[in-house]
Amino acid sequence: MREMASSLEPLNRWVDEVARLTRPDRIHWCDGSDAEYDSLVETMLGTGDLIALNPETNPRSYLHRSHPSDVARVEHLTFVCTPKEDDAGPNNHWMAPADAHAKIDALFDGAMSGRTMYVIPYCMGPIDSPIARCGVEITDSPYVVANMRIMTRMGTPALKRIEREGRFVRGLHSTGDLDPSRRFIMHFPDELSIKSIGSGYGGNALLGKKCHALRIASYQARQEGWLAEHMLIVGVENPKGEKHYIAAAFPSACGKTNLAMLIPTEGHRKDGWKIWTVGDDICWMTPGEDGRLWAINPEAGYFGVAPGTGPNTNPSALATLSHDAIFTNVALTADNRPWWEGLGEGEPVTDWQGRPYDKANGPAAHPNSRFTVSAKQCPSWAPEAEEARGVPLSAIVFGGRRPSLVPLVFEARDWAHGVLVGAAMGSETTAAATGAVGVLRRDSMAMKPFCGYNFADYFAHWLSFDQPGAHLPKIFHVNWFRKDGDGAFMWPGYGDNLRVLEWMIGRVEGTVPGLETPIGTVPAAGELNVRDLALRNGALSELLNVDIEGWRAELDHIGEYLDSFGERMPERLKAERKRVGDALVAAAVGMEKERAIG
Ligand SMILES: Nc1nc2c(ncn2[C@@H]2O[C@H](COP(=O)(O)OP(=O)(O)OP(=O)(O)O)[C@@H](O)[C@H]2O)c(=O)[nH]1
Ligand SMILES: O=C([O-])CC(=O)C(=O)O
Ligand SMILES: [Mn+2]
Repeated sequence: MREMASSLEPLNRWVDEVARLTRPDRIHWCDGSDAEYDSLVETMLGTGDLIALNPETNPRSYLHRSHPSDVARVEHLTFVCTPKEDDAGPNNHWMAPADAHAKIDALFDGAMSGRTMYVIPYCMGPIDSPIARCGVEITDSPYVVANMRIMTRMGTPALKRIEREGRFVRGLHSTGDLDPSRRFIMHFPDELSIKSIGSGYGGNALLGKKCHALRIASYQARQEGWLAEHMLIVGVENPKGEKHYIAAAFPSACGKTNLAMLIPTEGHRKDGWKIWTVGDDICWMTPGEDGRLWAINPEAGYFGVAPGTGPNTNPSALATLSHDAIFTNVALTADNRPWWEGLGEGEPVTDWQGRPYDKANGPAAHPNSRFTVSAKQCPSWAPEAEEARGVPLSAIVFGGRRPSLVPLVFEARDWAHGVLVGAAMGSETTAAATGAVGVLRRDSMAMKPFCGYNFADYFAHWLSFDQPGAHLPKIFHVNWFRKDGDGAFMWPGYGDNLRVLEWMIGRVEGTVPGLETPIGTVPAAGELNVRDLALRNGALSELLNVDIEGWRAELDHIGEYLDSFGERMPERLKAERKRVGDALVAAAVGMEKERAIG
């Protein structure tokens, strides 16, 4: 049955074991070649797994429709299976490893009969990077293979590296029967293994992405002294030609892809500002010998949110998508072009489920419809994304969807405060995961669904980077999503976000004094570049205002949240919360006195 095998016996043994359990008709070892990709596409066009798009407007591009019940990550079915429950923490669902294996192996029994089993060796990160890590995903989904080919360095070079190193993450995936009651995503960080069944969708099925590069990698990173984060990496080139690299953690569907590919405002462009895209979703950071944090993007492609991507918001993404792209759950126009809400041209005739479009059925494209495309197709793609040692970070940014209270931008006063700011992050939920949308929840460092261990230990790990000799990035918090009384966004966002990045860079270079407040430093009057910006009267001061009373209540909530992790929560973080809380009380007392005098 074996078409090709590896020189690494443990890999062959595992593949054999999986084949005995899942009983596929055929086994195919993926080499990652163009011919292999073309033949997979051919197969999927035949089975209807892919639909060819208009070759005139979208050459070599395809639409995939997933099962209507299988359109997003499923956090309630995602488990971290550490021997001790406490090690997974209250931030994860936990199952004892033996129980988890028994439960999921029963579902894998015979799951691939009648199907082809694909063995996908892949590398997360530049193939020659010491920071990169490898894995092998076994799957029965050709759609997964095609996506992994775009999203990772997949095939023979990865297999060679795996054979040299002897160590790899084992990911087993089957779409199973797509019944949500038989859907599980299980992680065994101690065993460097992942088992996922019953979903063909994105983060549930492309195991190199969230399962490996975040959940398993974060666990390894803690043991080995680095960080695996849900962050974009963007290079900002100033008019002097100097590049600053910024990593930013925003929760799913909260603007990472858009910030990573930002198109500068007209004024910035004329002044010579440029944006370089290193990564849009995942960032692995390692302290370098120079004390700085060096970052790589472990991925090779983008699996991005389609809705909202238009000529005014993200023309870079549109250019990236103009050829060789896979679209999942978008709508179609009459001339077979992909369509989604916010695209700004064309009209949908067929919705994401393949029905004639009827607005009574809701949006034409699923709100979590996605595109898969090679990173190199992006006009702002940074060649440094291939650098083995990565890029040095000047700043780390946290942010979420906060309709009220949280200012457009503030800076943490030091690393420990920055860790608190990241830990305290809150955001409204989005369509990237199944469940209610628009509910405010804590999503520490945008890692709530992705940290492979107890958040309390994770915060302690973050704090541990603050050591003598370290030159750590400055930490900021942003909020593009403040709303006014009418429910409209107060800040234009997208390209205009460069105004905020410019202020951050001024802070990093020490050229901008800023204004200290109890929650951190905000732009002082006149510091934010608002040239040619049309904002409603008073909006800017509202966006930069620190509402002392509102923040006191927020700090109380943050305190309750930190306490919910019990004994394991580092004292340092609680002390930091108390310091900010006390500063707010002092400010409130000061304001009270001023009122009494005035
Ligand atoms: N109002 C506003 N919306 C934004 C901004 N940036 C992004 N968005 C919208 O937020 C949604 C998701 O943005 P993405 O950049 O794809 O999100 P992401 O963080 O990369 O998401 P994941 O891939 O799920 O991790 C899209 O509909 C965007 O149009 C912004 O600055 N302002
Ligand atoms: O994993 C996915 O399906 C897509 C993604 O980036 C996220 O949800 O954050
Ligand atoms: Mn993501």
